[in-house]
Amino acid sequence: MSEAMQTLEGWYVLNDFRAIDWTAWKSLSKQERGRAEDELYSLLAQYQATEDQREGSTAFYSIVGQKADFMFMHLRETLEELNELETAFNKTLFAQVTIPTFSYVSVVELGSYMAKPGTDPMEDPDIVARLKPTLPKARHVCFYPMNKRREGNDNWYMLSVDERRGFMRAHGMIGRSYAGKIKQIIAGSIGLDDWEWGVTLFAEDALQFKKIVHEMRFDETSARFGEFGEFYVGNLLNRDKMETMLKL
Ligand code: VOV
Repeated sequence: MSEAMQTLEGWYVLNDFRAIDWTAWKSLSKQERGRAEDELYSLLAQYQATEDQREGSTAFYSIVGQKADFMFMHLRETLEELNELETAFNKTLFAQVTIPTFSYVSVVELGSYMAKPGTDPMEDPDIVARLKPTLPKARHVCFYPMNKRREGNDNWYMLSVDERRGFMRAHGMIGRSYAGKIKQIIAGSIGLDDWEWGVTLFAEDALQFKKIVHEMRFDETSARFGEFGEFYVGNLLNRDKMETMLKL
């Protein structure tokens, strides 16, 4: 019989994509640009402090191509905190020269397909670390939303638990062959945003994104059941890199 799988949830996630309005940026005075940058860097310092206190985590990446110029990925305990972060950023002078292009709300999720029976997963420090992770500061990021298909013979939600477990095991095997090359954060978004999951991948070598997504396309789990939204790919940012990017 098909039945819902128990899931474990950790921190809430906001992937916030922005473009820079270069005309607006160039029209600010040197002094205003300095103030805008100071405000931005003080927010970055606050995000770092939250991460150091293990109360959340933030990743900051540029985005290549016209879909956005940069992305914040914030992980926090509550949706209210994510809202506060968003509002605090929106109030800054720097935000006035940015244009929101896309956002995605989800919560870090682990299914119980591979759970060990008879154990309390929340007592397992490895599981808690995966639900409330400090995001990697890898050179590259790749984000995309996805669904599991619900059509005719390819309806994920009509499969039995055993069938789904079989598919996820095969998926996990491919995933594990990328150990050390790709770090994935899978966040559930049913009832939170327009797709069912937000997938964020981190890698030192951006080619590994192409390799893993390509290899998974041939695996039945993704071949039959995977539906994908837009892909965003980019490079690690920090204060120094942002200063270079904003320099006129
Ligand atoms: C480093 C790569 C990597 C690894 C190791 C990995 C492993 C695993 C395991 C073991 C499990 C099952 C956990 C459970 O539920 O017990 C999952 C679960 C999941 N994955 Fe994954 N995945 C990876 C990588 C990885 C990628 C690249 C994608 C995108 C798929 C693609 O085609 O573009 C993905 C998707 C998902 C999703 C949407 C889920 C939830 C499905 C659900 O129905 O719940 N994932 N994933």
